[in-house]
Amino acid sequence: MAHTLILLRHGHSDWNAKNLFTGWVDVDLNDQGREEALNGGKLLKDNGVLPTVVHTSVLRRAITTANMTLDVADRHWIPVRRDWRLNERHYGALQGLDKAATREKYGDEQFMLWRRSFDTPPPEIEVGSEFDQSSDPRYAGIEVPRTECLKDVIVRMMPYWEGAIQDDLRAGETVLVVAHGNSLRGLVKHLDGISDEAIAELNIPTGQPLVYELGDDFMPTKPGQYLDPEAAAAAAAAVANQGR
Ligand SMILES: O=C(O)[C@@H](CO)OP(=O)(O)O
Repeated sequence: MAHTLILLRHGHSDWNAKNLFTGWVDVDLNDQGREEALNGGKLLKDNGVLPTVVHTSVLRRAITTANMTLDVADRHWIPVRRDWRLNERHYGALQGLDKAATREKYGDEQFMLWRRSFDTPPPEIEVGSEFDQSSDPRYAGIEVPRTECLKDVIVRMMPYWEGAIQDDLRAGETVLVVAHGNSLRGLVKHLDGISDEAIAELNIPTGQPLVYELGDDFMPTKPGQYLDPEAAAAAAAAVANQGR
């Protein structure tokens, strides 16, 4: 049985526009992000790729993107599941800092290690500091990370992929996952078998649906396809250039 999985990174947020490290800070979409969400819905509708269930993180930018995208695609009525395991990577003490200023202060190499390496986490956030989430009620019962590298994201995301998402795929649902740059990098790394080194080069564009056909082993039977490949490439290049 073939399974259809659609991955979508939320649209631009206020902090993308301000060029700040965001992570688990619950920032809203900006006007550009809302446009991207609507455009994502139009792409789904025009291509007849219609989700029957949606999974999102518990962050507003993903939730709002999912709502707006599904509304345009006339799929506002499908079941919704949310889980913190789809959250953006926790950016540790970098949360709230300006990307360009951070690059200037620590140099190119350290900046890119923190941003894109597989296993170098940023410095830990101080508990109780302005952008720490440890007392946020939505995370009651879990240990909120103080920082995460991509490897850590994959470790906490995989149980959700192998559990709730694969359960829906197995049941024949067309699954839309609306999440974040780095949680989706983790999932695409797994699906595409990208090495720990090569993953540094992968940037996920905002608001561009990426469609996979999966086999019974929940691995792709052919490469994932962006519904608008040209726009996706341009948007991915814009992400890569943040902080310059
Ligand atoms: O700040 C963040 O949380 C992420 C996504 O916006 O940024 P980056 O692309 O630098 O990992």
